[in-house]
Amino acid sequence: MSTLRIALLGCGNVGSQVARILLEDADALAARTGARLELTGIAVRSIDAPRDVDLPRELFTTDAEALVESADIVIELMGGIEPARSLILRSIEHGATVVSGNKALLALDGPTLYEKADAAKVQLSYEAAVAGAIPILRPIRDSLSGDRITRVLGIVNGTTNFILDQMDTTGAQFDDALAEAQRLGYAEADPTADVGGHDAAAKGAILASLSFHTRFALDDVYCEGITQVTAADIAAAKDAGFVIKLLAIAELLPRDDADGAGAEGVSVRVHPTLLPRDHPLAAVHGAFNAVFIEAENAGELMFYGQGAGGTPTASAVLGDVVSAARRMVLGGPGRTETTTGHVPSMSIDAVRTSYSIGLDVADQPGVLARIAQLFAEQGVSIETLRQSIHPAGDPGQATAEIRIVTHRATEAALAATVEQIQHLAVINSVTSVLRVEGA
Ligand SMILES: NC(=O)C1=CN([C@@H]2O[C@H](COP(=O)(O)OP(=O)(O)OC[C@H]3O[C@@H](n4cnc5c(N)ncnc54)[C@H](O)[C@@H]3O)[C@@H](O)[C@H]2O)C=CC1
Ligand SMILES: N[C@@H](CC=O)C(=O)O
Ligand code: NA
Repeated sequence: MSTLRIALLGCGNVGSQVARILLEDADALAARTGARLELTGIAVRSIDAPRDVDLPRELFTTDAEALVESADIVIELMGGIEPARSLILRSIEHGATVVSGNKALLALDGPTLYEKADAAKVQLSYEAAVAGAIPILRPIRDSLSGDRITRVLGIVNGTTNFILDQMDTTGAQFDDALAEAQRLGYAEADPTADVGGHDAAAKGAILASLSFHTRFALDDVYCEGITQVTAADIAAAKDAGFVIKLLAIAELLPRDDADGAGAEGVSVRVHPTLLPRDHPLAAVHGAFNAVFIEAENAGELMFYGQGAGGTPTASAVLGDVVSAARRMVLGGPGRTETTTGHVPSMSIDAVRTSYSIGLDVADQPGVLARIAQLFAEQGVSIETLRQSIHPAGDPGQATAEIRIVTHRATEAALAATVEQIQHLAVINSVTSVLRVEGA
């Protein structure tokens, strides 16, 4: 098996998790790519700086330039414009594939980087740059490339969604919520990029460029952040049935100016927006992100997941690394799936889930106690129990409908419980047994 040499630039929130996964999951990654992904070095500012992740000291170097020169794949996670830009260009010149999460750089000078990468016939990918762990750029670029996207509406900044959500749900103060977002590794090194809307604007420019097959830069994006949003605004929105979210919106609009009569243009904007509380994006809490896409043929689509944080973002970085490595190993589109593993298939009997059970019972004293006792005997724990009485004309003939939701149990335990319960004299019938997920 061949080896691909990986250089990592930056060992902060995201970089440290990428390094950890490359080392811990080396065998699985090799099986999926067809090559060993050898982490040859990590460029840092200070070798002895304290880090959250315990990594071998010998991997650290302060000589980023030398590191990229000997790499097959360079992962840039230092952020900022320079020296990230020069190091990416140097990597491309040396024929290395580049993976980056640097939306600020891509929105500012993406075209230069893409053109250099195309000219050198190397890959430059950046799924982590927009909406962290959510696979959004590849779906837009590949899966939706046969459709016509008309509108993209996204919560694409985890820090601001976290702050607004905390203010809305717990009444937290802006500064406290921001400090917590920084502590959790969501915020940029300079959090004004988050709260000022510039990070979302950079992502908006990237989303618009891929969605509308045209290069849009940061300057094309109207940008308002959340620093002017007050607790009173949030409370007033809540009273009126709305929630305030920072949205990045890119949409096709008709042009009625002299040059463009009858044609269309694209508007890209970022600003705090009131959304009705029943809109799908209103249910996106904490640092989660979601991107809502309207396309001519597909209709509405929504992509949801963790938009910030070291480990989730590392997932997107590793996805780009694996797919780039597959293409380097096999050429062309590379390996598109790996089904060479040997994970055994298991029957539903191995599953532990919750159940909702409906019972039609006689309305008599002691019925509930008898049912509860039987569940306990079978080791199935009841989470909730609701009863509604159906009165009858004759005394003693009333029935009750009982709905029980259990804690997680095995199929076997549940089947035994249902079997036993049918034999109780007070049970008229078991009216339904349904499995519960997501509770
Ligand atoms: N943290 C997150 O949730 C996400 C971050 N990103 C992007 O990923 C990149 C990295 O983000 P984080 O890890 O959060 O940032 P971070 O600030 O935690 O880490 C960056 C690291 O790079 C180092 N660095 C900076 N300049 C350097 C240089 N010249 N030489 C060597 N090391 C240098 C810094 O000392 C720091 O340790 C950024 O471009 C960010 O925008 C993208 C998606 C989510
Ligand atoms: N600071 C960013 C990190 C991910 O891009 C955010 O809060 O979303
Ligand atoms: Na992403």
